[in-house]
Amino acid sequence: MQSAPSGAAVSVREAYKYYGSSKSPKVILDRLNMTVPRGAIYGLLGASGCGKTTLLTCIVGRRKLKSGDVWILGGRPGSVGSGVPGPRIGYMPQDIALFGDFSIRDTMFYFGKIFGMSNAEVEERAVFLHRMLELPPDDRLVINLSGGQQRRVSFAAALLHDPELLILDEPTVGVDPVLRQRIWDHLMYITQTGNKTVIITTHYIEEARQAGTIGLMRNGTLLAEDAPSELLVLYGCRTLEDVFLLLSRKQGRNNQDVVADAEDPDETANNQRNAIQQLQIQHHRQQDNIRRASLEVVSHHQDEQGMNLQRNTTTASTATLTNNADDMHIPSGQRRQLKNRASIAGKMESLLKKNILRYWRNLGVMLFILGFPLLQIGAFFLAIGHDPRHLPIAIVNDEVPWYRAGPGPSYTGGPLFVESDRCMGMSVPGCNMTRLSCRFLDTLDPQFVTKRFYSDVKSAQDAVKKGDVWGTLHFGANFSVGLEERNEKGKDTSDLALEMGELSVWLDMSDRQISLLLKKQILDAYKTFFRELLFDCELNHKYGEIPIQFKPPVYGVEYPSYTMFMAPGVILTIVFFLSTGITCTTMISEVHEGIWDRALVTGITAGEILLSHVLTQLLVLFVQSIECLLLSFFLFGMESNGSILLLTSLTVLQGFCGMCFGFLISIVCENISAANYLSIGSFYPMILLCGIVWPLEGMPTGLRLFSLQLPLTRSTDSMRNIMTKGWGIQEPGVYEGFVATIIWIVALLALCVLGLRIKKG
Ligand SMILES: Nc1ncnc2c1ncn2[C@@H]1O[C@H](COP(=O)(O)OP(=O)(O)OP(=O)(O)O)[C@@H](O)[C@H]1O
Repeated sequence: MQSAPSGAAVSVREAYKYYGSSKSPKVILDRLNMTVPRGAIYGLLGASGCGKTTLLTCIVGRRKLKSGDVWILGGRPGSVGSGVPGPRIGYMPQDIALFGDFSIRDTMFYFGKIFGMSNAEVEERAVFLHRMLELPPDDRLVINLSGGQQRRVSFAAALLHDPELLILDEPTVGVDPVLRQRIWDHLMYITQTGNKTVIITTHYIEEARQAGTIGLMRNGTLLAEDAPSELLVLYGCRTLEDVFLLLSRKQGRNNQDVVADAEDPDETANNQRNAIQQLQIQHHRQQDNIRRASLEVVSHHQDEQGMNLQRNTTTASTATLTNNADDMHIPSGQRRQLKNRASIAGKMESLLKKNILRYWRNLGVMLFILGFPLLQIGAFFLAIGHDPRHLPIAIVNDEVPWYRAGPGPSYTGGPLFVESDRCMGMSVPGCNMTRLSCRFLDTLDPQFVTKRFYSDVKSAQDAVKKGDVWGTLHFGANFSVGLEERNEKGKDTSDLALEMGELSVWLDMSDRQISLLLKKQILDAYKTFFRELLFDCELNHKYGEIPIQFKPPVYGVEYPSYTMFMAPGVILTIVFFLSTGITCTTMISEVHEGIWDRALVTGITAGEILLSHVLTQLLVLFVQSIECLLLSFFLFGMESNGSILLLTSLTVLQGFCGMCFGFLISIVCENISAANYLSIGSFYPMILLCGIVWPLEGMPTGLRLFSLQLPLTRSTDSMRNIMTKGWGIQEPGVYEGFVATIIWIVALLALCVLGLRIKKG
């Protein structure tokens, strides 16, 4: 292994990098060598897609070479003590890589705090950069700036901590020529003392003339690397563009001796003379620029210090000005301190502030985070589990004289029912065995069923078939007679009497819930009716009931509601999947916007970024869990016989598990659409398989065993046990939910680490 070359700020040796598989690699860097001298501006030029960004990201340690070496500031990127990534470099990626919801001021403080700068230092540098780069007002949000303005803010963020090495990926795109020149002036100014180095990529080849060294990149290698003046003279070209074209053609022809291959020796000599003249002119212009830049910087500095020196009265020599101007930048001794001051606390402060502001400043996100759980819980409790009301059923009662109401005797068509109850006022109280059908009908709950009276079974059945009513109840003409005989004679009742005393029911069973509820309602009504009749006849009411007695329930209530069966699973699912969605969306957008990469180059570790997200998400989770539980208990009357603390802990733990699932999704999926497919795709199986809508006991054995391993199954059961049975954590039915969730959290985090390693590899 080679050692770090001395004198170079950056050295790249035999860099080889491809994308895609090793079988069909797309080679981007092909044994590339590059040397960036300390104190130089190095202009990296090349056509779009030639691999400049890839090379820069390998230099800052964000991508790994397949083979070859990179040294940066004397160490390898990422090696202990190299300071890279960290405050020694300032990286401006090609993407804007800033938080849209931050103001310009927030952006400066975000980066400043990461680098351990004090508030005063950030303020001072921000004022200077604001002026130099003509930034919009400090309180403007980044998202509302134009592309060029955003690029300038991004540039300012890279300059803020006055790093030793600036790596700038196309900082002048979308910037007007005057400002572009000012940027170059500033770069020339900061590098003139030899303390700072700049690597800059640009599409404007001619602006790169101002660089001390340029590298012309094509097809994964550097065609040439030298001072622009040397290149122009060496290849006898008027412009760098011509040099580039010439070298590209030669590379195409795979010619060994490019210089010797010049077309016409006279023309070459002529061009060389022109090039030298142009370079002399340019040299003078650069000196002027540096002087002007120095003057501006000093003037600004003096303004800041309240020295009231007028720019036009400044007569100090350029050397003096240059020295003074350098005061604007943090001196090297102080810079060493700055490096040391970049603390974990400062980084965490920046990251947490960023995460919270990201939510706080975004009304849509806030509404989603706080409003969506309420909406979901509200929708669930209002829509699910309540008994249907006013179900129409057809009554054909041959025991009561029928006459047609409404249409009159001449009526010939239409539905044969009347709105009024023909039994009204006809049921006889006490121990009286006449018109028992009416007495029975009176016990049907009017909230549950709406009675519609028909003259005959056929028309009632037609109404059922048309979907007008849910079923037909038919009382024969001798219903009461049959029932009386059955009561009196018991086992000696004749078959005819048994048949006469029967109520015939035809139900539309197409809707399971409604038909089962109707059946239950009719049976309950009969029980009530018969119990009251026996009571009135001074007989033991038990005589009329089936000989099974349900004692008070051991757990739960006599008629448990379906809402309460589903509620635990629904609450856990809401918290779990909200957490998954928020986490993976946030992570993927940060990666896509380049924010993650940029943060890593500042020296923040992936662990710190994850920790900041975990802490923020925990806060969100806690709020959402409390919201869901409060609403369920206080507004929708959910009851719990067990510890509320246990319920809250389990809910938060499930949300945490959902967050880990979100992390995994964001690692596995390249974009938000894929992440959405995966999270929605896992939502429905989870709902269906975790015993939330239907007991696991109804599943085939194999599927049940599988379901038991899913993250929401045991925790849903555990929550039910806490709520209905009042069990504590010592009960297996409760602690298993906690243990299973914790196992899932550990497994998901392990998969995240594995996924990250695979991706990095
Ligand atoms: N993650 C990736 N996977 C596959 N191919 C990639 C990836 N990143 C970049 N590339 C490809 O590698 C090539 C070099 O890309 P790179 O961004 O380094 O070029 P560039 O010189 O910076 O281009 P530009 O000047 O347009 O920014 C391009 O063809 C690009 O499509």
